[in-house]
Amino acid sequence: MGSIAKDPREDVIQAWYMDDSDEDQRLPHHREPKEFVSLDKLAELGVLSWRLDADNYETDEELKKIREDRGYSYIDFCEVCPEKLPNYEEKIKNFFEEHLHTDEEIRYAVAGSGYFDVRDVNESWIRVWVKKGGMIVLPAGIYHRFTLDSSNYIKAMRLFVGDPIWTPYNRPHDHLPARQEYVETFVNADGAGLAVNAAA
Ligand SMILES: CSCCC(=O)/C(O)=C/O
Ligand SMILES: [Fe+2]
Repeated sequence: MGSIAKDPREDVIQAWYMDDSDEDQRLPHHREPKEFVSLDKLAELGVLSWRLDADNYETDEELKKIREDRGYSYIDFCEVCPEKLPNYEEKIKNFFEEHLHTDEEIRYAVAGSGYFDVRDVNESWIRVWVKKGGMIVLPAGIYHRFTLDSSNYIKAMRLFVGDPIWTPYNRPHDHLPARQEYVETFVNADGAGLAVNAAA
């Protein structure tokens, strides 16, 4: 009897539709019954994902190739915990405000885990749980937010093409070219939904 091979990325990245509860943002917020979202479905929103070897990121040839292919010349690390992140409380609050960036947001969890929430084409929230070894790209112009999960810790590599611009534009910023391009490409376009993850 044949079996369908499991996507190895799903060991470190899972996604699901969120409920509407105002409970603690660090809880999973699954719907009842749970509604999982495949990583291919995420790719249709422009959200790309990889599973990488987080214990060897310094020598990882797969990461090197992704950086070369996509032009990610810049890296640094963002450790989200009170001891390591200056102005922790303010940053945590800001990360969870719905916002967009004019460039990709590229994050690779080298330790810990967290939730990147993204809006789908119908404005519903999809929660993307990124654990150690998971790397995601949020496209420029997608509305999103970030929160720690109940483990309360993530160390993320941040990557960028050239000099980094981290500016968040809190919703609404629909007039920005990056937002308009996102909507044309992934929300309104004929064939929207056909994008595929180059890494898959
Ligand atoms: C885990 S990195 C901190 C979150 C962040 O940088 C961001 O821009 C969230 O949207
Ligand atoms: Fe962001």
